[in-house]
Amino acid sequence: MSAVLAKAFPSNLNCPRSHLPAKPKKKKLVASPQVSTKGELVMDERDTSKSAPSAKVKRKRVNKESSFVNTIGYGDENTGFRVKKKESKAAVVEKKEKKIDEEVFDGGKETVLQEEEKSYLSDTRFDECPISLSSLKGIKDAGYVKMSKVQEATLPLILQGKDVLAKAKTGTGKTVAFLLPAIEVLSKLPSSNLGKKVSPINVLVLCPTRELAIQAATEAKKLLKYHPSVGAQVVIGGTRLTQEQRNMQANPCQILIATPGRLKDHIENTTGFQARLKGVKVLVLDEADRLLDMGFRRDIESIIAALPKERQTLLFSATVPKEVQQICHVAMRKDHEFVSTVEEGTEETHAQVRQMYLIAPLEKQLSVLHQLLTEHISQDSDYKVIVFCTTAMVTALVAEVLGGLKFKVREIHSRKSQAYRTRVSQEFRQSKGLILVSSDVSARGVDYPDVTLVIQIGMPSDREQYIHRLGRTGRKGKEGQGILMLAPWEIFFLNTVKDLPITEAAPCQPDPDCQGKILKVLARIDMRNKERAYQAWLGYYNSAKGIGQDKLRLVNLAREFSESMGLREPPALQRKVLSKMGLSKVPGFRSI
Ligand SMILES: Nc1ncnc2c1ncn2[C@@H]1O[C@H](COP(=O)(O)OP(=O)(O)OP(=O)(O)O)[C@@H](O)[C@H]1O
Repeated sequence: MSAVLAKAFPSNLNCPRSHLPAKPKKKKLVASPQVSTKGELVMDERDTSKSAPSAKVKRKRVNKESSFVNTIGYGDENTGFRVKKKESKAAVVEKKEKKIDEEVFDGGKETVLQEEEKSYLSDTRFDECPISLSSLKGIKDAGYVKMSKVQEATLPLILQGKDVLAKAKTGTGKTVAFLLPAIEVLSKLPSSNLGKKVSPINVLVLCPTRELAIQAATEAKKLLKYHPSVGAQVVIGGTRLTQEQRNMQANPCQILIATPGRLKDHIENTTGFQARLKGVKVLVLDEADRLLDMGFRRDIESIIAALPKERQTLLFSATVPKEVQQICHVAMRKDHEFVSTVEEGTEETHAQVRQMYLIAPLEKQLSVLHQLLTEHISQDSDYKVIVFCTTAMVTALVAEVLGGLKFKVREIHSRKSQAYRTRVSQEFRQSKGLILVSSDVSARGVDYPDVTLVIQIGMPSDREQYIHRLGRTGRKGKEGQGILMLAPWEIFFLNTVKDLPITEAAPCQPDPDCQGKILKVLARIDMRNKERAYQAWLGYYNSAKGIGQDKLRLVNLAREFSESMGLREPPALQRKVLSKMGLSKVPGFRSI
């Protein structure tokens, strides 16, 4: 058995008609039953906690230049497992251990995995790792048996106390990869902190969106199921600050999961909060590249200034551009490890996700979208589609049009209340046969199972956003499809993704009757919604690289957009709005 434990951890109008591939038949595999360790091995939580920080990491290759950690192994002396010595423990302890042992390793439970679902998993089982029994039980209840590759690659480093910058493809289990070792670090802290209601915050996880923060908290709660004295709480915008303050006072909160703006709010306005943050031992930046980009950077810097310097920092994302590697010192120690499970020279997207682009002028995009959706739904009754739009108000408009065309749709974006967003998000997670029209609030991290198609209308803000949005499908090794719909003047965006396997869709004409139906639906939509969409659209493209610089051209493109909503004249905008966008002196925009 010890040998097992020592094993290595290792500009035509195009529309994809015939290219929406039929679903291949799935081959079912039965995962090998868990090895029962009953009577042979006992895991000792105290032993584990002692050995884990010193776990010897055997890295066959950790090449900072190539940024690829190839294989990692645990030595058996560091696993936290030991061979049970005859009569070596008091009977009562033995009985207790045996009971937990039986609960964790009940053996023989059959987990059915689809063949493609194995690709993101490693060969290492969680029960081969130096983690506490309480965590193992939570993992088992969550249904996880084998570690994903990123979990296998990062766990030993994090348990050693290293700062880690990790890159792994979308939907491959990064959340557990940072939460599990963070919980292990926490569970080894002096027990005087545990169980206290107003305890120091020991693990701080920052997420760029509220949905992601809620999701990370749900995952944390699964892993904490058998850690009764440890609590995870969420603080996010759009909810009552006072309610969050009460929650953090009244319940254990050693793990805090937050969006940056709301966390700053608590730092500034919640009594005693700064003192609690002084207990932070592990800081996690989920979607690190997003949190370190200009939109969040200031907030992140001021949050980091409120944390102890002596801490461990973990940065995770599916995309880690060079600039992020250069600026990660803002958060991490110099000797941090960079772990990538995306081999150099391979794509950052999943091979099992078919990617296509199609070019359609703005006035045809809604009818092309109609056609794409109709075709996809006819091919897959279990369809689950996300349609990404450039801004919140454009999202609302597209959702209204699709609803008017009798598609089953939900919308989610920043202009909806948090309660509504949470409800829609939960509904979509559990549904089949539903289309979610979304702004970028769902672009990153959100884990909706079995999304069959992701459509992106209009160019994403950058290459990374394209990859993250596409990553809402093809999760956990499953198949998926992605379609990027661009206007002819957005074609230049394709240059930024030319290394990805994205091919042009086969040409086709949308159903001629459809345009008439769309115009009727558009005619029924409240003018204010069109005005809002127009203003938001203009704001987005005004600051878009490669478009916003040429203001005179922008006037014409904005006119095209307003025509695509069935308007003869572009809506007039408030003078102060135009001035804020730097467009007040540009001829062609109407102001009021
Ligand atoms: N070892 C595992 N075995 C099986 N399922 C797992 C395992 N680890 C995580 N999962 C599940 O895999 C799914 C994807 O995980 P997660 O959302 O953490 O991916 P991610 O890599 O963070 O994706 P993204 O880059 O989009 O944020 C989740 O449903 C999660 O519960």
